[in-house]
Formats: sequence, structure tokens, C-alpha cells
Amino acid sequence: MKFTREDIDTQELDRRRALYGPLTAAVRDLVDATIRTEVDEAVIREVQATVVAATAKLRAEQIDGGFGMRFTADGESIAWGNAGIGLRNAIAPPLVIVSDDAGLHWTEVTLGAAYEGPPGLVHGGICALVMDHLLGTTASSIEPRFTGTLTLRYRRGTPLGPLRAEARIDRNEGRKTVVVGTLSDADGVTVEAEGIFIGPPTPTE
Ligand SMILES: CCCCCCCCCCCCCCCC(=O)SCCNC(=O)CCNC(=O)[C@H](O)C(C)(C)COP(=O)(O)OP(=O)(O)OC[C@H]1O[C@@H](n2cnc3c(N)ncnc32)[C@H](O)[C@@H]1OP(=O)(O)O
Repeated sequence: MKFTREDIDTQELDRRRALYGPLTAAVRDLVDATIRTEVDEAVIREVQATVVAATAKLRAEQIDGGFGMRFTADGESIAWGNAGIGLRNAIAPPLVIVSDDAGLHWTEVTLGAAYEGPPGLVHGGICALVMDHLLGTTASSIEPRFTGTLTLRYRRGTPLGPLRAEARIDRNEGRKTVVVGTLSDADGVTVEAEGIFIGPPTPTE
């Protein structure tokens, strides 16, 4: 697993956020526009050439493999390639997870055309991504936990558009943390989730 330390201060972290965030947002917008455009064939070919040229520029200098998970000297995590929250990942919705003192974790996100499964509805695997990441973050609020089992009940289709997901720890059983949560639209719950998240073995195990 790729965990590395970045020797940068908060100011440099903010500078990089301000640099890469808008690029990712522009690529995300490009994905949406690619799905929904109705322009004529000549424009499609012209845009394709522009995108290919832009990609070649970015590929001029690249890291090997994925971004990994990096930490600053202050312990701040930089998971910028992550499929759920990655600042540099246009595939990520991206999720912004917040929590309160009572242990409730939630995220409010708008899922558009890029996340469609059945017509007008969110792809079931994307619902799983949202719930896995939210429940995993909730389970990892004290120490890191990996997804062992994730169980979802799709109560009804989840419409594309604004959504809210919530999670809380149900119980801890040694290295296992059981987390429950829901995904909802304005009319109520669409998906119920339960996850069993497993921590690393203690040194005596
Ligand atoms: C990306 C993460 C970065 C972390 C740092 C930063 C954190 C910041 C927040 C990030 C939030 C991320 C949220 C997304 C999280 C993922 O997406 S993680 C990716 C998907 N998950 C995986 O790839 C995990 C793959 N599986 C494994 O690595 C291993 O099977 C596991 C889950 C670590 C367990 O292995 P193990 O430690 O050898 O487990 P083992 O000793 O056999 O069993 C321990 C206990 O767990 C139970 N157990 C074992 N496997 C399972 C299972 N699959 N289901 C249920 N119970 C199980 C056993 O029955 C046993 O129970 P008890 O007998 O103690 O009652």
C-alpha cells in the first residue's frame, strides 16, 4: 500500500489545492458535457483533437501508478487520487464528509449524468461507492479500518440530483466496527447500508 509523507507546509498545500482543484472541476465538467452534448460532428472531432492534445501535455511528466495516500508533516491526509474524495480525480463526485460531536457523519452531494445507471437514476455501484466511503470514514474516525463486508438494500431508485448520505457507528467488536447508514433524496431513504470494517491486528494477535 502506498502511504508517503510530503514535506510541505499548509501554504504550499493550499497553493496545490488552488492549482489542481479547478483543473479537476473542468475535467468533470467535460465528462458531463461529453455525455450531454448535441453539437454537430465537426465540433465533436475538433474537441476530440483538443482533448487529446491537452492529455499529451499532462502526460509529459507523470508519476508511476496511482497517487497513493500522502500525509503532510502535520498529519493532514492528501488522498487526491481517491475515487470518492480525490481533489485530483474527476471521477470522484467528489464527496465532502463532515461530522458532529455525536458521531454522525454525513455528506451532501449532487450526482449528475456521469453517475447514471437506470434512466434518470444513480447507478447501483455508485450508490455503493458513496456508502462505502462514508461508512469507511465513519468507522475510521478513531483508527483506520478497511471494508470487510458492505451490505446494501436498495429500497427504491435513487434519482440523479441532490442527495444526502448519513452514517454512524452501530457497535465495536474488537477489531471490527459495524457502521450503519442511509442514502436519501428529498422524499426519503433510497438505500440502507451496513458495513463491517476491520482494523489492523494488535501486536499480540
Ligand atoms: C483505503 C483505506 C485507507 C485507510 C487509512 C485512512 C483512513 C481514512 C478513511 C478512509 C475511508 C475509506 C473507505 C473506503 C475503504 C475501502 O475501500 S478499503 C478497500 C476495500 N477493502 C479491502 O480491500 C479489504 C480486503 N480485505 C482485507 O484486506 C482483509 O481481508 C481484512 C478485511 C483486512 C481482514 O483481514 P484480517 O485482518 O486477516 O482478518 P482476520 O484476522 O481473518 O479476521 C479478523 C476478524 O474480522 C472478521 N472478518 C475478516 N474478514 C471479514 C470480512 N470480509 N467481512 C466481515 N468480517 C470479516 C473475522 O471473522 C474476524 O472476526 P472475529 O473472529 O475477531 O470476530
